[in-house]
Amino acid sequence: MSQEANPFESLQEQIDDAAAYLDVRGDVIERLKNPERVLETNLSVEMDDGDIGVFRAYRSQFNGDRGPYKGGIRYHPGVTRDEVKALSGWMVYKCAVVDIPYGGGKGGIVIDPSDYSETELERVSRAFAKELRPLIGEDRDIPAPDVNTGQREMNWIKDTYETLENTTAPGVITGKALSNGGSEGRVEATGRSTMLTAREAFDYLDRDIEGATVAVQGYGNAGSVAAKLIEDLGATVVAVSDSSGAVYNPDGIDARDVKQFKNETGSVSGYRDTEALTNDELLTLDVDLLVPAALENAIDGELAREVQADMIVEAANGPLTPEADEVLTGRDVHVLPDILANAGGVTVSYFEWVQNRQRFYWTEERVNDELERIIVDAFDNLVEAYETHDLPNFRTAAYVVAIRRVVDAYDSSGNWP
Ligand SMILES: NC(=O)C1=CN([C@@H]2O[C@H](COP(=O)(O)OP(=O)(O)OC[C@H]3O[C@@H](n4cnc5c(N)ncnc54)[C@H](OP(=O)(O)O)[C@@H]3O)[C@@H](O)[C@H]2O)C=CC1
Ligand SMILES: O=C(O)CCC(=O)C(=O)O
Repeated sequence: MSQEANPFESLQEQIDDAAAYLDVRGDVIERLKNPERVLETNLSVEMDDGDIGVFRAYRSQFNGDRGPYKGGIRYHPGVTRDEVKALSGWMVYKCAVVDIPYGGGKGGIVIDPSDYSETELERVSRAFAKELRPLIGEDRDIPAPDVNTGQREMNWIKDTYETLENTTAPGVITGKALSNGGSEGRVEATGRSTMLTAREAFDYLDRDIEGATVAVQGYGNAGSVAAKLIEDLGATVVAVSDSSGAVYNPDGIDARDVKQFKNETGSVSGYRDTEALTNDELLTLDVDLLVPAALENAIDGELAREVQADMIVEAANGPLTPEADEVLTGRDVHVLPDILANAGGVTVSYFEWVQNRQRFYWTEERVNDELERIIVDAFDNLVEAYETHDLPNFRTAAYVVAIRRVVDAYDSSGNWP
């Protein structure tokens, strides 16, 4: 196994790769490779047994040239400062690819939520919200869900912020429950843009998604929704996985039923009529479409040499190392990058924020129509850059489009002081 790539260095390499095709000054590119600020804090929280638990937490505000910082909050034992910095940078370029008026931010707490009770998690979330309060706000920085967080955590953070600020400001955070100012379609949005990206890519490459075989690594919010929506297009999901391992059936796995099974049992392992595989075995299956939907660095250079899929659509952030990218580009495996494919989450977060600001709520049909328009337009812009500049792959094309937009915003406002 090669040494694990540092996600922040991967982000910087991706920016450099695209910058080679852009006429942008080196000092400006350097500015776009580093966060504006990072909060690092240690949360002291009373546990159910009366002891104090100490949890390291971060919020990185990477770049605000195009609007308020925006991006999720992750609860995971593997969270590091560099991971959060990378994730916040990916948010900048993601928001630029889909052309929504945000910069990028990201937060994380070093915690395995499965080790704590609901009341402990509430106190941890509220303690983090208190630390975040001076940094966030409807026009400043707007958090959202990510790995191991969802409506419940967003509701707690919103309530803490509003209580301490003595106001109502539902747009301070997105991904809330519908009863708390959330948007229709937000839960499904990340998987929906993954499906739309796959659909557009199959069409562009003259391939048929109907009947295509699909493997999905990670069966949480992003992966399970992507699987069921891709299945609805007529594809066959043959393998899915979570942290317990993978399950495989060449004749197909019912995407909704296996999710139901996971909800009931806690994992996909043991699902009926399947063979158990490791995650690495899933990632190297001979399928038409591979959807990594778990964490960073799922495929490194070594594993990339064994990948048999024709196409990879990244639902996760940063699932391929730069070395994997190089290997897959050389092998003509098409990779549709995270900053397009999973941008549905932040796009519907944007819709949620707009609805919160207007106190006027949309139907699910309107949300999904607007999302489809934005993802299809973004895909078309990416393809145009790919063809016009004869770029090596779709990731570089996405960064070329995105960096240009961020630089345009920076250039037109000027530097201060
Ligand atoms: N939620 C959102 O709106 C967005 C999420 N994303 C990205 O999508 C990815 C997944 O996030 P999300 O679906 O929200 O998170 P969830 O917490 O809902 O799901 C994560 C899934 O990944 C699985 N997993 C974790 N570690 C491994 C591993 N080593 N091997 C295989 N599977 C693993 C988890 O397994 P288990 O169930 O066993 O814990 C779980 O099924 C992340 O990269 C995230 O940043 C991107 C855009 C928006
Ligand atoms: O919905 C959002 O604002 C951000 C979601 C997110 O964290 C991501 O796209 O990685």
